[in-house]
Amino acid sequence: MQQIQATVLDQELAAACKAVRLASVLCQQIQQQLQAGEKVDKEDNSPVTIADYGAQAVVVWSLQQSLAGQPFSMVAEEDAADLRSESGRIMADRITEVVNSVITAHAPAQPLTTDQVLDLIDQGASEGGSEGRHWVLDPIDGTRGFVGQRQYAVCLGRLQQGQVVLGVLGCPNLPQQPITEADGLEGAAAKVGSEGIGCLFAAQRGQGAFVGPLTGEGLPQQRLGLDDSGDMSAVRFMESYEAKHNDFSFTGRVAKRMGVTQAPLRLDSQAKYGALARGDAAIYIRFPRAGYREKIWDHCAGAVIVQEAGAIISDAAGTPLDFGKGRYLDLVGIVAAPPKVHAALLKAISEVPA
Ligand SMILES: Nc1ncnc2c1ncn2[C@@H]1O[C@H](COP(=O)(O)O)[C@@H](OP(=O)(O)O)[C@H]1O
Ligand SMILES: [Mg+2]
Ligand SMILES: [Mg+2]
Ligand SMILES: [Mg+2]
Repeated sequence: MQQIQATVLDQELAAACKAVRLASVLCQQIQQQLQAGEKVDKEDNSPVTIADYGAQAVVVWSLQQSLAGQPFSMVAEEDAADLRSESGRIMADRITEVVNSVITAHAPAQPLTTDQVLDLIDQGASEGGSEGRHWVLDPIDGTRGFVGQRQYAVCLGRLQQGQVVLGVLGCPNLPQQPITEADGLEGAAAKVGSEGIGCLFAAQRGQGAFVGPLTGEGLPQQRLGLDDSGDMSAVRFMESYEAKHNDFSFTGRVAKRMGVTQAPLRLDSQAKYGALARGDAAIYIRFPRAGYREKIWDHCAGAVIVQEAGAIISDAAGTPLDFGKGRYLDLVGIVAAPPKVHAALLKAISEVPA
C-alpha cells in the first residue's frame, strides 16, 4: 500500500514540476512584454490578469495531460466568471492566444478554443477540505511584484486528507545564488530574464525539499537542509514587499526584541518560502491587518517546502496551519523558521505589545 502511495506521489510531483515550469514560461513572456512597455489596455484586457488566468489554464491543462484519467479536484485563486461575460470576451481571446503560444511551442499540443481555456480555468473551483485529494494553485502569487518587475511565484500544492503532501514553487526572478545582505533591503529585484535567475523548489512530505534551475526538465536535484544553530546575530527577518500585507512596525519591534541587527529582506510572494528553505534568511513573518483572511493557496506549497527543509511553520501562537478547512486559513499571523529560531520568535511575539 505504501509502495503504491509513493508511486502516485512521485508521479504527481513530476507532473506538478512540469506544469509549474510551463506556466512560468507564460509568465516570463508576459512580464518581458510588460518590461518592454507593451502593455495592453489596463481597464479592458490587462496583461496582468491575462498572465494570472493564462498560468492557471496552463497548469490545469498540463496536470490533466500528465495524469490523464485520474480524478481531478483543484482549489485555485482565479475563476472565469468575468471572462464569460460579454465584456470579458476580448480578454478571454487574448488569454487563449497566450496559452496556445506556450502549449504549442513547449509541449506538443493542438491549440485550444477559448471555451476550452475558460473551462480549464474553472477547474479550480473546488472548496478543498479535510477529505480527499485536492490540488491547490496560486497561478501568480505576488501579482504586484509581477507588475513591478520584482518577485512572483507560480505555486502548486497537493492536499491529502487536509495535509499538504507536496508542493512546487516556480520563482522566475529569484537568483539561483543566495540573496545576501549586500543585495539590499529588497534583494534581487528587477533581474527579469538574466543569467542565473529562476529557481524551482519542490518537496514531498517525508522525502525532503529540493531546489534547481527553473529551466530544464525533471525534478530539482539539490537537497535543502537548514542550519539550526539558533545564533540570533546571523538571523534576518523576511516579510512582504507590500506594507499593506504586513505590519512592519510590529515586526520591527519583534526583531528588536530578539536582538536581530540585520535589516529585513522584503520580497513579494512565496519566493520568500523558497528563500527561507535555502537559508537566505531564517525568518518568514506575516502579520496582516486585523480581519484579513489568509487563503490556502498563498501558503500551501511554501509550507511543505520549508517544513521539509527543516523549518517549523505556525500561526502566532505556535499552532500548525490547518489547510483542511476550505479556501481560508483563519488564523492570526504566520511565522516560519528553523526550530530554535522559531521558539525564540514565538516568545518575542508573545512579549511585544501588538
Ligand atoms: N491586505 C492584505 N494583507 C495580507 N495579504 C494580502 C492583502 N492583500 C492581498 N494579500 C495577499 O498577499 C499575497 C501576496 O503575498 P506577499 O505579501 O507575500 O507578496 C497576494 O497574493 P496574489 O498576488 O496571488 O493575489 C494576496 O493573496
Ligand atoms: Mg497569492
Ligand atoms: Mg495570485
Ligand atoms: Mg490575487
